[in-house]
Amino acid sequence: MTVRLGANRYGKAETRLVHVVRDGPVHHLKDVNVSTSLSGDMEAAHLTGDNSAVLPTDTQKNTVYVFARRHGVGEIEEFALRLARHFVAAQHSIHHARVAIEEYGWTRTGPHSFVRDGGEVRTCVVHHDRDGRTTVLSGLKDLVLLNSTGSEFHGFITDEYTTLQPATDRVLATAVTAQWRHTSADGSAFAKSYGEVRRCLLDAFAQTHSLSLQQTLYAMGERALTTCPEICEVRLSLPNKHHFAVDLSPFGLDNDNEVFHAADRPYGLIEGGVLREDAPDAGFAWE
Ligand SMILES: O=c1[nH]c(=O)c2[nH]c(=O)[nH]c2[nH]1
Repeated sequence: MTVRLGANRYGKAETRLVHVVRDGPVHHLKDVNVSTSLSGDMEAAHLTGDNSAVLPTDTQKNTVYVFARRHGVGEIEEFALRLARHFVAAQHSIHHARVAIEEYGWTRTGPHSFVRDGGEVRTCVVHHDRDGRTTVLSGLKDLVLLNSTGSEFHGFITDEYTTLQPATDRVLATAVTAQWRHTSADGSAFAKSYGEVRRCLLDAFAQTHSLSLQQTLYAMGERALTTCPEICEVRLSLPNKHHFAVDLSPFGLDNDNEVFHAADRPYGLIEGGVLREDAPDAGFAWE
């Protein structure tokens, strides 16, 4: 029997970097988590232990810190592009770089004081290869949203196992994970674009009278794509964070959608993409 090496990549996961920019007495903060992943001529490394093509993951981590010092972080997409392009340009053996970054927000409370923002995290994933192909995904995760009305779910299949009652007024809650693909790696003003797409997701969630979370998902993606011309595809992962009205009749009380049990698990998980009809091929963007 013969075997061969399959797809592989390697890198330093979760380099935590906090960059303080000292602008006189006023400081600025960037708090990020950087994961680099490289691939290329790695046959010998796996087959014979010859490491001559391997840029150590420790070096990848150091590069993250040095680049922050030299160039600053800026928008996470720009930092990821700078790193990815560097790894591919600097090493013959590296054909492809993937750089994923999470950013944790801080709000200023004083010239050099900050309070960490709530759960929401900004994300990006950049790919760059030696043929000059580059893709940029921007995104967010842990954006927790709730509509206390304006949500229904009925008309679904019922079989011998169905106990779910049709709902004409329910709580709809989710923790959004969203990623959107930029048509071009260069075209986007990433900070502005991020703010606009985020606003579209929030507005579409709030303004859609929902007959299902699937319908809300599509509305969110559609709103972002029709508002933001620089992006061509949106993928969403929406857990349905069920809120069950508690039966208070044993206590002689009614409960007209006022008191809920916020269930932890299991949860529905609704996932899907929305893309422009003319979206260019995604290539390796989602890998
Ligand atoms: O919005 C919903 N979509 C479903 O597919 C589903 N299934 C379910 O039990 N509740 C819901 N809610």
